[in-house]
Amino acid sequence: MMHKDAAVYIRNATKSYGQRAILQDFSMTVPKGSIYGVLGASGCGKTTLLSCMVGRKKFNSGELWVLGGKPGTSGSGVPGPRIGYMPQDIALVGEFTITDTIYYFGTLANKRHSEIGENYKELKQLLDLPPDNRYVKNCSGGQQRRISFAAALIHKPELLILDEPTVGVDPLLRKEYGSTC
Ligand SMILES: Nc1ncnc2c1ncn2[C@@H]1O[C@H](COP(=O)(O)OP(=O)(O)OP(=O)(O)O)[C@@H](O)[C@H]1O
Repeated sequence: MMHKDAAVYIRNATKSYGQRAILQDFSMTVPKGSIYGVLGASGCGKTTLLSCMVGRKKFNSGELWVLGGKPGTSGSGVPGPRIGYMPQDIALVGEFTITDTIYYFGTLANKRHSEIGENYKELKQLLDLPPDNRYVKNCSGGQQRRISFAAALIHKPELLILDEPTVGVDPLLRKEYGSTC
């Protein structure tokens, strides 16, 4: 598969923190329309890899293409609305209600109010979110993770990247995630 056609295309990537090599000669291809899981021991570099894909970090060397562009370059759309990213650590504002949160992320992704409303309605049901006007800080850990998941999905991104999405989520919803993402 050509680098421009893949959702993610990585060739011979290396990444170090100081002297410490995390990724060495790492290659992978994720075709569009597919579901791809990254498994590995704690600390092996999964989050580092995903951070590079979304343009938060950079490989030291190697080739990286995401949705046909190079993350961080103008016109690539990455980081930006083409991607939905759910970080490992919840990054929500406690003083926002769930509705505030969803509209905040939807607006950041340039979506119209009406479209955010429609998508929110679907996600509320799918993810069994708590009542709209509850503050994020008053939601449980698992509920916050589901809100975070909804925030990553609200703009219907072309590529969805989830870092440990099932932590703190009950087994039933884990199954739902598996069948929907
Ligand atoms: N900014 C940083 N500076 C130095 N070392 C780092 C930095 N970020 C991560 N590391 C180290 O790099 C290694 C890979 O970290 P990373 O978070 O990518 O692993 P992971 O596979 O996602 O782990 P886990 O499954 O435990 O979340 C770890 O040993 C971590 O301590």
